[in-house]
Amino acid sequence: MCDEFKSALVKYLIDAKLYTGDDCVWDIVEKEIYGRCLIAKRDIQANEVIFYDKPLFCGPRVNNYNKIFCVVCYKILPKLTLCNAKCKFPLCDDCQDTEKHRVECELIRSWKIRNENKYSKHLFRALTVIRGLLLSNEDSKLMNMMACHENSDIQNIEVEKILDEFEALTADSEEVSRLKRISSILNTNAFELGLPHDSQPEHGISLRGLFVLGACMNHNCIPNMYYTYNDKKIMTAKASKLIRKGEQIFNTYSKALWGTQQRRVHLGYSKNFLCKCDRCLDRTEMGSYISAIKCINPECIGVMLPINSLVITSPWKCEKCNMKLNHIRVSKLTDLVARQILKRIETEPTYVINQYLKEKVSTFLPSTNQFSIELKLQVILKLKQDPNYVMNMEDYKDIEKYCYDVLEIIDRLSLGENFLKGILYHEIVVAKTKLAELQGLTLDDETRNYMAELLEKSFNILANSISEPKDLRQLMLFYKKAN
Ligand SMILES: C[S@@+](CC[C@H](N)C(=O)[O-])C[C@H]1O[C@@H](n2cnc3c(N)ncnc32)[C@H](O)[C@@H]1O
Repeated sequence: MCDEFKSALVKYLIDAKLYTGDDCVWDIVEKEIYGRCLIAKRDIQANEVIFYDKPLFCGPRVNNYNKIFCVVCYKILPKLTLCNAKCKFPLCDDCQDTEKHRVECELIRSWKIRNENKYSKHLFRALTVIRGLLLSNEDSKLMNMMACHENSDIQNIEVEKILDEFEALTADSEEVSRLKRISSILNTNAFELGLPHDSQPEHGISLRGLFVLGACMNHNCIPNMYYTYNDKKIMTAKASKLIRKGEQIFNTYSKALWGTQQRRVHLGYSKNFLCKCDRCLDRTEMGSYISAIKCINPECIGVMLPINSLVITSPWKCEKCNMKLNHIRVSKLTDLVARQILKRIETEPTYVINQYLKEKVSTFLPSTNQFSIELKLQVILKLKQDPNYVMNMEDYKDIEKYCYDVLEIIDRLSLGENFLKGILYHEIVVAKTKLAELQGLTLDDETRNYMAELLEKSFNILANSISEPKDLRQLMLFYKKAN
């Protein structure tokens, strides 16, 4: 099974011109617990490319905060325009009548659409699954060899929800059972593919794509690789640290800066396994204290952690005064904080979020806690995007400090080089440059050298990807010239 899968995958990559066989650094083997695994065929150095991959197909993800975008070019539409041929999908003027859309439009119309002039959120969300029906025989065979958990509760929701939209798509049809299997394959394997929106970066959307080679990587909460995408949706996977010959190449399926309980619940629910990696086993998460909450004893300045991080019902205990807290109270507390913070992120301008972070959050959360980190990232990435707010010196100082705070957590977690670090290195340079400008200072040689180093590190991670900051090369030139 592994050999047949590997041959089909290699052929797919050769056809896509993403594989030549010369110095291929990966292999696929079977291992107990994991199933298929991607392993290193030789030592791979940090930042070295491991592989390139392209999606068999991609399309909208459910979680796009109800943004509506053209289903062909993925541009956000200022106003909703549905397909002229009445398949109910939103299309921009340039993509109406395109060949790319025609095929899926014909398939959808063959199911006899009810309410053909009415936009359907459910149909929009199911488009990615529907695209899986349109693969060539060869690609479809490859997709069907991928891992698939058909027993999870969430697998078929997208498919169930579109059945009412059509007269000729019945629950017991062959097409519906194929759609359900595609939905399960996507849920087990798909990657999130963020697309920054050209003119309005704050409106960037995210897609999901089925990357077959990428999906061979199993999960570890301390991954040893990271990936970026280019504007053709090609994934470049690189090593985040030295990977020794024979070692597994691990991705992370959940957010690296989430705490253990959130990661394990997410993995159990969406990927059908419970992680038991070194980080999950360590209550302090390698000394990062990313899950820690402040001790509820008002007399104490300690932090609380679960007594056994692998047991969801484990009581939590203060590291300093040993006070215990039942897991239900911890869950209620964290849910409340998470909801409040998410609401603020969605509704409030970023400068207000920064005030909240500085004045309030530190009174109830340790600065290492995942929610503090999330808010810091929001400020780092979003404050400059607010058209109605002029940033001042204090803001740039905050951003610089937050970048170092997040970098410290990443280093404590031994994540090595990774995507977020590439972004943070660049943000530090921008903040330091703006601060110097506002203060009318000329930076000394040592600082300039430091800036050049940070930019080079950022470049090694983000160059030629859709996430490469627009001014990265200009800044590199500026700091190089000056040295
Ligand atoms: C994207 S696939 C990874 C490749 C898969 N092993 C295969 O055979 O094709 C994801 C699935 O691999 C398994 N898996 C990945 N990481 C794992 C881990 N750390 N522990 C146990 N199972 C894991 C789970 O079944 C998960 O749903």
